[in-house]
Amino acid sequence: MSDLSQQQCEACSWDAPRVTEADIETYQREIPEWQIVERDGIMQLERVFKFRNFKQALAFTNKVGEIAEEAGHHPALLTEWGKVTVTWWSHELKGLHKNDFILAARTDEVAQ
Ligand SMILES: C[C@H](O)[C@H](O)[C@H]1CNC2=NC(N)=NC(=O)C2=N1
Repeated sequence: MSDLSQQQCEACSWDAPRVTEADIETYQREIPEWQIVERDGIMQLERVFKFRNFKQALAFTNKVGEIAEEAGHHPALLTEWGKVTVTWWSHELKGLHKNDFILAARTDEVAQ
């Protein structure tokens, strides 16, 4: 279980601190399978999870939904036959917050 996944999410508002380059370097060591992508100028964390079929992909999707609801912080989820694309970013911040890295680490745990 990673340190990152055990940390508490903070209340995130439009003026919360974005992660720095140094933060990203540190956090990414714990979630090496996640890519940082930029869409419409917004930095996001993304990973594709593979499954044997749609039923397993959907079950995983629901588990991620549960951790999102518990944290009050939600990803974009694309659920397809055999794969789920999970994308985390902070909407109000229009960028990446530490919460996104914490929840990406928790997402890895529910995939196991
Ligand atoms: C009102 C509600 O709590 C807010 O809209 C929350 C919901 N979930 C959220 N999820 C993410 N990823 N970013 C947010 O800014 C966000 N805000």
